[in-house]
Amino acid sequence: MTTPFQRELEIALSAVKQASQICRSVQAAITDEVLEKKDKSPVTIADFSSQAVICRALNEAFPQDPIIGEEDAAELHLEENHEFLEKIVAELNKAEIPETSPENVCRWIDHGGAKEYSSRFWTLDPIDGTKGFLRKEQYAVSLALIVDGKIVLGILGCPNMPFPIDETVTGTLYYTVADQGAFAIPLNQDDQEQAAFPIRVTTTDDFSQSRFCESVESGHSSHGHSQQVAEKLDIEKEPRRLDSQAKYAVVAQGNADIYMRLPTRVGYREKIWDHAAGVLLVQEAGGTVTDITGKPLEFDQGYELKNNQGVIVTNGPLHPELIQTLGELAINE
Ligand SMILES: Nc1ncnc2c1ncn2[C@@H]1O[C@H](COP(=O)(O)O)[C@@H](OP(=O)(O)O)[C@H]1O
Ligand SMILES: [Mg+2]
Ligand SMILES: [Mg+2]
Ligand SMILES: [Mg+2]
Repeated sequence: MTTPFQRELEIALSAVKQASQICRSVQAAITDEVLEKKDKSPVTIADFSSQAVICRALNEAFPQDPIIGEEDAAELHLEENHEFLEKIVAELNKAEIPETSPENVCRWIDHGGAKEYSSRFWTLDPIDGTKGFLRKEQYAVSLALIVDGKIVLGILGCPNMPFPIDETVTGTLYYTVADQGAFAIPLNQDDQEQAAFPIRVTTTDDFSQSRFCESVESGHSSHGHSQQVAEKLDIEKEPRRLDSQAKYAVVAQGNADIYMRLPTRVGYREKIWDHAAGVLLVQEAGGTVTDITGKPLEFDQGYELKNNQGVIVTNGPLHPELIQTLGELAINE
């Protein structure tokens, strides 16, 4: 008997795994190979390689499915970036990706260029936490499938995350399918099915015993506001700061109880690829995710969470009081 989305899961897991391994190999060799995007944020050979590999695999298996991905190949067509493109091609050749050529690489990347909502689509962040990647800290390859506005499948490839039950193993692949639970497998394990380890959030309802995590980058989430919340709720433990959706994984596997993402400026809208896979992972591990006002995140609004502000993730029991406190401190205005 086949379970729902089994084929999607197999294809997506193998694509994310391959992309994560390419990212690892680029990270091991990284020097100063960074392009600056229009919004001044960085993008690397690994971001583009990861998007190319995953879009190629999805396009082959599910040609009808649009992909809302973070990157596009516009910059790569510029003559001044010719060498940069050649380096991406070289990475894909090294990984033995068939039919690799500069034209195909750009085509695959641009296959992830959908922007609009549709009844079935994938969303991809080829490297979430590019700044963490550049610091050789945490980052995640993030892929999710959304059907009728609901996240039904999510995968996070976290090449620098210790495996939850064996910290000597570095590199964890997290996956979840709606109503089927949340799991971790070692990124290097070949027999993924056998090694699947179910993950679960904590059960504490005591803020004084709880730990929260947040972005390393204070430009992505307000450290000042989270400090205020922590003081008001008597959270004593130091926050754990890490980049990327690895924060969702940390809550999902019970290493922290809360993840706060508090807006740093009016008008910024969270991008769906920064959250979709992480949200389902935490929900399937028993936790709760809303925006800072307590509203569910809406994944049927195109590439942004247009109707939401910030994100709050908890183990569940801590959620209502945390949302209430954000309101009392007027952080949600
Ligand atoms: N002002 C802002 N507020 C919230 N998120 C922001 C932001 N500016 C950029 N980001 C997003 O923050 C993501 C990283 O999150 P984190 O700080 O949790 O690691 C970035 O993803 P990329 O690294 O994929 O570009 C980017 O999309
Ligand atoms: Mg980026
Ligand atoms: Mg991102
Ligand atoms: Mg990214």
